[in-house]
Amino acid sequence: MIETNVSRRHHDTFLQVVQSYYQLTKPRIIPLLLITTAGSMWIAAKGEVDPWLLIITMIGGTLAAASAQTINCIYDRDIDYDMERTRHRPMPSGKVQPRDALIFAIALAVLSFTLLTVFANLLAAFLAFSGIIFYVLVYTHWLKRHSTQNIVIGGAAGAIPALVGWAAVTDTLSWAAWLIFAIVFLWTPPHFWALALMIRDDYAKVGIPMLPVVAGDKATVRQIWFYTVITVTATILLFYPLHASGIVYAVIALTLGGVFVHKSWRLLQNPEDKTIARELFLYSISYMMLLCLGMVVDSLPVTHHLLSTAFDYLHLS
Ligand code: HEM
Ligand SMILES: CC(C)=CCC/C(C)=C/CC/C(C)=C/COP(=O)(O)OP(=O)(O)O
Repeated sequence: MIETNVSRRHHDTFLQVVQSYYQLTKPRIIPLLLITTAGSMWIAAKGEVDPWLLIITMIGGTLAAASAQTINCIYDRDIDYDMERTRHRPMPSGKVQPRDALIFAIALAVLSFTLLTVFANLLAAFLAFSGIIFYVLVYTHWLKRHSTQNIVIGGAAGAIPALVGWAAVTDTLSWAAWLIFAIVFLWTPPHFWALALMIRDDYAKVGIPMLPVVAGDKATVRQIWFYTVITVTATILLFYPLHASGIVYAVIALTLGGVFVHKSWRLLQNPEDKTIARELFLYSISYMMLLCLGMVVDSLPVTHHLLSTAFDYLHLS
């Protein structure tokens, strides 16, 4: 009986430790980063992705993003303690020591680099690694606490997984790869500033110069509107003039984009309305997810087959 209790206590503790390390990686954001990688891989492979390469790239990308987020958690543990939303993270709540977290982050980065180098290629490995460096040095260290443009420039880190996906398939980067990078890059300001409008006070409290804190709601919604419109415009360029994606993607991109622009316009009309800001933030996530799924579906051979059958039918009738 005593033995059972003791072993259960050990078991619980181990699970809690695993859970703390898991939380350090900010796991809820990683699936969307992977979906952008997948969208890029499918276009690059013209609809026929090697499943083995897909799995390797997903694991390598996950490890790199997890490493980057863990280092961010170490660096930001002071402000994370002061903000309501982040107070319970493993670092500010003392569940993990900075030294242990750093060892964990380095191990993740080394694993990611090795895996991608051995089973994908050096370019993909290097890009994933540069994502970590950029997120940690440029965003977390240099910009986050010092510039209102922190998430515009720093957002480039979040767009790197799209390049990783393309590089894993082709071992090179093309215009289309850079365009998908640009789409995620331009999408980041509406995604984040919509949220920042809702939690402005938290950022103000710790002196982080997020745009709504420094420039106010009106200036922020104008910027959100601007970036929404150019994001949607950029998505169309993949269809025309690049011809990297087809008509199915174009219809999906225009439909999703129409809703994105509409929600952003409503926010522009009501800069202080937190409900609209929240709607836009939530929609931004669905938007990116569905847009990338649209890239995948459009590229599939079965889609091409169905389309040509439909065209033949229309032509004959
Ligand atoms: C500098 C760029 C970015 C900043 C500052 C940022 C910031 C944030 C913040 C503060 C949250 C709320 C998280 C929470 O409540 O703990 C969030 C949520 C989220 N972000 Fe971003 N984000 C950025 C870029 C991205 C990128 C590039 C992606 C993926 C492509 C992404 C995907 C998500 C997702 C999926 C959520 C929802 C997570 C959940 O369900 O709680 N973000 N973002
Ligand atoms: C290829 C590769 C490794 C890319 C890395 C991409 C990456 C980790 C993007 C994350 C973007 C993001 C969610 C930032 C949160 O910022 P924050 O730290 O300001 O959020 P917080 O306020 O919740 O701490």
